[in-house]
Amino acid sequence: MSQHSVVIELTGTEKSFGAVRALAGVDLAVAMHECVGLIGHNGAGKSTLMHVLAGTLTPDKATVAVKGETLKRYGLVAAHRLGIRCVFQELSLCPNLTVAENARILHPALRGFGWRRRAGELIISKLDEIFPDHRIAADAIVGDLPIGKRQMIEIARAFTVTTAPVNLVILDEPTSSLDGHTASQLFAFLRRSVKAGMSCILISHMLREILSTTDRVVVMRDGRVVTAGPTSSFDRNKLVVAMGGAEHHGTQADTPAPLAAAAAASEAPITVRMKPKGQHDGRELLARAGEIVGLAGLAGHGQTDLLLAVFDAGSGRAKKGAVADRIALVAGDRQTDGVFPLWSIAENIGVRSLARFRKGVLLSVEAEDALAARWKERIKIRTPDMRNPILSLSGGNQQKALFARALGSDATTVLMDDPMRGVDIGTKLDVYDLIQEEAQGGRTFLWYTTEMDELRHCDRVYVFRNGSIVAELARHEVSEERVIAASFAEAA
Ligand SMILES: Nc1ncnc2c1ncn2[C@@H]1O[C@H](COP(=O)(O)OP(=O)(O)OP(=O)(O)O)[C@@H](O)[C@H]1O
Repeated sequence: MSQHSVVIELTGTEKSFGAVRALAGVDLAVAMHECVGLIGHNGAGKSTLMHVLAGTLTPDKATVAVKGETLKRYGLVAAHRLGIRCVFQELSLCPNLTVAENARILHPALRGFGWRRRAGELIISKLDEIFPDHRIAADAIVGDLPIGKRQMIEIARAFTVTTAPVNLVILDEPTSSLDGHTASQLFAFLRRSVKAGMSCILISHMLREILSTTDRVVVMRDGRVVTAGPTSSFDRNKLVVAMGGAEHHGTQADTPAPLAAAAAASEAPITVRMKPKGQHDGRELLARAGEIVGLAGLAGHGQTDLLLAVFDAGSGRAKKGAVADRIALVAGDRQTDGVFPLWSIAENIGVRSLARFRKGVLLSVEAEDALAARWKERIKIRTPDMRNPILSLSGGNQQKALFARALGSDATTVLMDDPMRGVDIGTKLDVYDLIQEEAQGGRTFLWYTTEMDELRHCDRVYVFRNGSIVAELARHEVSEERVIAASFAEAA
């Protein structure tokens, strides 16, 4: 890489959080016209490195150079001046403001008469360019939108230009709440942008995205870069091995797991019976004990609403539908619906099991610690101490804690709302096995996912469109083509 073509270069980057060494001397350079894929296990240090690059975190040690010249000072202002923009995992939009107002936050130049209209035009035209069929209005309140739409706004906003340039865009798990159709629109846009001269860094646990979109891959492990090279020199297996920890699974992420024991058996008792709100024909969703039932279709077409309706029915808050026994939900939007930000990791995991911790009028801290320790081991939560605050965990590790909360509880039905947001591939494979195991033990799973590969782990799949079920596929019928065809077809 010639020094002239380098947008930015970090050398010897170090950062520790207490006893945790998040970055242990990382070098990273990004060239013009380059899309770098950054991968690594949960807690490898990817987001921390990106925060340093974006100027939002001061490293303990690092040298920052631009076009071969070392910068004396580097922070938010310098990053902004260089045209570095970021879309972080935890979305930063203000929920009580409109889409246009959120765009304005990034562009102080939009002031004076008509600023709201101009901000609206700016963000909507970028949304039109990236996601042509977005159906987002400039005056919509962000907090009213589903997480997928919020992610689209956050992405589009990062690419909007008024006075400051955009040269390098960092995208940390940008497709975690996008369906396949919307994700492919984003990648096509990224390729066009890179061709036009922009650079980007893409962090993703979906290795297919890395292999199909990036020019160069950088693999991190335990705070270090362990491998880097042109994307064309890697395949999925090589990436998995470089990340470490998932070798034993080989390539089985794409392979269906065996049928859950009595899952498909039609005589197992029905545990969930629910008609989607928008359903006007006789169809309803049925799930039986031991079954893994998938909910598919484009994001925001009623899958989350259905899960919430089942949750309400199960917790006695609504009478519609029938739900047998105890229910737990793994939220996909951990920021607003999942973690209790002021609590420890152990408390976050234990909150669904408090009844079991009761010791007279008190709660047994030992029982809570024991549950937390069991799940730390089982689902590999990376932390030196489960009594640390939940927000000290990396994004993927926070999501694992939410899994542990549901699976460690006594719930007989587990609802999962696109639950693998930001979870690394090694852990995902472990969780898939865990779900199969639990289903064989009689638990019911309702699993909404935007990842096609995950539908292959389901016994049956319902495809949603416009708030209703438009197709039901048996396990052997599930294929990308059929799901896409049903997602776009009008209800029969
Ligand atoms: N604010 C913080 N306080 C304490 N520890 C932190 C903090 N931020 C990050 N860490 C720790 O630093 C390490 C690296 O975290 P980081 O978020 O960079 O990982 P990551 O590779 O982005 O993971 P993921 O794939 O889960 O997003 C983790 O062990 C994490 O627990």
